[in-house]
Amino acid sequence: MQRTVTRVGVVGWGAIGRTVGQVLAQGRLAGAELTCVVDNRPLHDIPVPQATLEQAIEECDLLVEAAGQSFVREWGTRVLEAGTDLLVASTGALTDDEAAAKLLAAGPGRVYFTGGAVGGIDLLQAARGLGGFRSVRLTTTKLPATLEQPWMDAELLDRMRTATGPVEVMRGTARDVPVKFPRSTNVAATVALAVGDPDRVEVSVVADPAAVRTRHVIEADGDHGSYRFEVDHVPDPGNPATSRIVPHAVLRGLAAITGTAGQIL
Ligand SMILES: NC(=O)C1=CN([C@@H]2O[C@H](COP(=O)(O)OP(=O)(O)OC[C@H]3O[C@@H](n4cnc5c(N)ncnc54)[C@H](O)[C@@H]3O)[C@@H](O)[C@H]2O)C=CC1
Ligand SMILES: O=C([O-])CC(=O)C(=O)O
Repeated sequence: MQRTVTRVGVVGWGAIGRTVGQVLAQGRLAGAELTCVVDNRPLHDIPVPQATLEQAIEECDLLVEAAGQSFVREWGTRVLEAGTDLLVASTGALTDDEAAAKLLAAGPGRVYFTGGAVGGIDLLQAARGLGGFRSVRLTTTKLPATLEQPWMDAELLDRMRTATGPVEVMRGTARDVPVKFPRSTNVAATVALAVGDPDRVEVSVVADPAAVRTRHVIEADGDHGSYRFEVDHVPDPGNPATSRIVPHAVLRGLAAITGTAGQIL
């Protein structure tokens, strides 16, 4: 049987989008080709034309979102209503119940989410079939500079900048935290998507000057079992808020969507 090739547009040519786009442009993912790139700044040296979002929706079967939470909130529904599929990296956009419900109900395009920087999401989601979890905890530890936010007061910024060890900069739930760290804590929202409840996921965000690797620890406990997933990622050199593995998680998802045989679902 002849498989069709999925025409993919990448929205956001940064740490994630650039790697995803280059792999696609080099023909390294059978069943998918890079058609265009959308970014809100002019790009040079890209392997395909830069397009407007309207053009990309017209030309592509699927858009990979690697731009930011605000793109998902503003344009996600529009993409899906035009019949284009959307693979979302900025899962933090989904912590707003109303926005999430709209996105999940929109179509005929289909929305997908990358597991991104965390593993074990498949099992956390599978456990919903057994009644879910009593408790779910996520601890994210990153370099202090990647966690600085405009809302932080001088005292907290000073503690982060002069820290010689770990400093907890926020404790909350997966509903509160991704809004406060829009470029750094999508994993909290991804865990919430998997367990189906952002209020159930307790999140601790830790700044640590020794965290040359970004650490995410998920601990979940239920009647059916206890789970602990821990990852230590090398950050992207150009954007240390994002781990180098993330575009490859996106590509793995794309391979599954485009029907490459042998994918682990
Ligand atoms: N799900 C996960 O585990 C992870 C998700 N992320 C999220 O993925 C997204 C992309 O991450 P990175 O590639 O590291 O970001 P980046 O900052 O390196 O690149 C973002 C790119 O998107 C462009 N952009 C921003 N807003 C745009 C808009 N409205 N329309 C078009 N282009 C726009 C920027 O000009 C930039 O080129 C971020 O929201 C980030 O927080 C990052 C790491 C892990
Ligand atoms: O890349 C990572 O390790 C995680 C990250 O930035 C996020 O959760 O937004």
